[in-house]
Amino acid sequence: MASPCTTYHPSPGSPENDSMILFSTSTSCSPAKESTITHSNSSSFNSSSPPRRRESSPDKTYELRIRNLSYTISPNGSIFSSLLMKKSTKPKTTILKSVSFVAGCSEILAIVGPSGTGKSTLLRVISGRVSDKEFDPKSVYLNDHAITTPVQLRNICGYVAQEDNLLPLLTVKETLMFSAKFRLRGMSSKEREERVESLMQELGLDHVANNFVGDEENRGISGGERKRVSIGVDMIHDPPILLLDEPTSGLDSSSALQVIELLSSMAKTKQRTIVLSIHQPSYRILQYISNLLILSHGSVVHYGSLQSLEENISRMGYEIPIQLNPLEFAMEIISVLENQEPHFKYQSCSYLRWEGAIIQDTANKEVIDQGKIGGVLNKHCSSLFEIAVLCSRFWKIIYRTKQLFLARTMQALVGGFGLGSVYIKMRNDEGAVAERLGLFAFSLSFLLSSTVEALPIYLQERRVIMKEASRGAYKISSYMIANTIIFLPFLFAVAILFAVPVYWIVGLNPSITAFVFFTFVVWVIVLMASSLVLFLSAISPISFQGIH
Ligand SMILES: Nc1ncnc2c1ncn2[C@@H]1O[C@H](COP(=O)(O)OP(=O)(O)OP(=O)(O)O)[C@@H](O)[C@H]1O
Repeated sequence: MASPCTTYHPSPGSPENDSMILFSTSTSCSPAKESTITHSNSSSFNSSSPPRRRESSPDKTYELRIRNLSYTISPNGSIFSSLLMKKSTKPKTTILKSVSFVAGCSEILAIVGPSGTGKSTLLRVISGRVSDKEFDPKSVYLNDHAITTPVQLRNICGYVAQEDNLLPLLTVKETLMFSAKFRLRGMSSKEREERVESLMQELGLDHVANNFVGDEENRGISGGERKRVSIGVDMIHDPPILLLDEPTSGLDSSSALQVIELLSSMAKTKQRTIVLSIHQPSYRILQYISNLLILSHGSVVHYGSLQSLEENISRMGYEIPIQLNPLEFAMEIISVLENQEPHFKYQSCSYLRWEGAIIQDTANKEVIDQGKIGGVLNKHCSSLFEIAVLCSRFWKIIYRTKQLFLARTMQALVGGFGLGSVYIKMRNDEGAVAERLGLFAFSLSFLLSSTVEALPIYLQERRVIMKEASRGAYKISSYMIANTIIFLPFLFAVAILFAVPVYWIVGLNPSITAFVFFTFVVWVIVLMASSLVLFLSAISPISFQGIH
């Protein structure tokens, strides 16, 4: 077989010179590379041959190629300097330096490296979770089609973040059903139900379908099951590329192995392209990994199979201790080298070949541009649908936190009777003006303070909302409208429960119109306070979530 594996020699002065591979030789291709390239569409590596479509599942298999991807962040200035439009004086930090790799379909590519090396950042960039300004349009290719905007990547890639970000008061099935409602809008409810059932089966979740997801406070499903639900939420629309940030973190070894086995079987049976980051995988987990991308300080030090890593370590004259696997040993070498010489020079070499014109595959371009994944068209769904689904989800959550809402209504009643009895049968002369002002001041502070209790709920939901909104499940405005629709009648009930005892015990103006106006003002105050709490939870830093 003529090897399609070719050596890439960067031209002097080109950014590719920074792409450094520690565990490789300068001229030979690793077996892993060969297999990766053989597996991929060979036309993509040969500019002289005409573009060919894949024979199997042409619209559903994607090869993700990253070419010389660098990512630099500018440090945020203070709020005041942004308000004054002052530029930050702190230097920019380059987190990723000329990272290149290929992730083929039916394979798992694992990104490994010491903590803080840029694994999560790399996944965030290739999943399109960066702004247009931060995205390099010449660094990401899908089946030879250059991706020019992050939104194209968001359409095509499923991204499972490190944190689970699930609503604890929904069951496993409800969580997946809501995700299906947001993301499979072209389907009938029966089709969605079938999709959720088959996904639960695939993820091994059918036995816990009706169990609550839970969290640290309310025990629900196990950590491994929760991780599988997170994967299911982001796989509901069957994306051809799945990116996972540390899917095994916090899991015991058997749950971690189960998750990787599951991903491997998904990659193989559905020809999915899977890229994940992982910390210290065991030997058994490594068996399911097709290729490893080892990063150090944001640069690639190895890209290839475990076998090629082992060979390259031996070639460098090291002997792998019997108790360590090649990856563990490689990590030890990296850490020793990093400590000895922080800017140690890697052997400059990359065996990826990127020469030749980028072949424009018009069929793929259409799929990428329009986000047509698995026949799903998100665009045609109205905001009304989003609002309706969000209302029903809100209602479920409120219903399940009924103790809190019951406490709120009791508080309004007790507050109303309490204040009423303090100011009972108030006089109607000039001398009672100060008393009336006192009553209104107390009422106002009571109504404002009682709403703050909802803050922990909003804070808990915020991560979920931000995640869902960032992947385009719904618009933030739909969330706000749904929230208001559900809260309006509830807050109206609170207003009546407070206004009735206060108004009539105190003996304010006995006309019905005046009473209706008073109730209306109370309702507006609690609404305003509730909106303020929502606003506070939206702008508060994430660390503030520790309050509950
Ligand atoms: N928005 C940001 N502002 C400042 N520094 C950042 C930002 N994003 C990432 N970094 C820095 O970039 C480096 C890489 O971060 P990243 O989270 O990608 O590392 P990681 O390899 O995933 O680490 P870990 O394995 O511990 O999760 C870290 O030093 C981190 O502090």
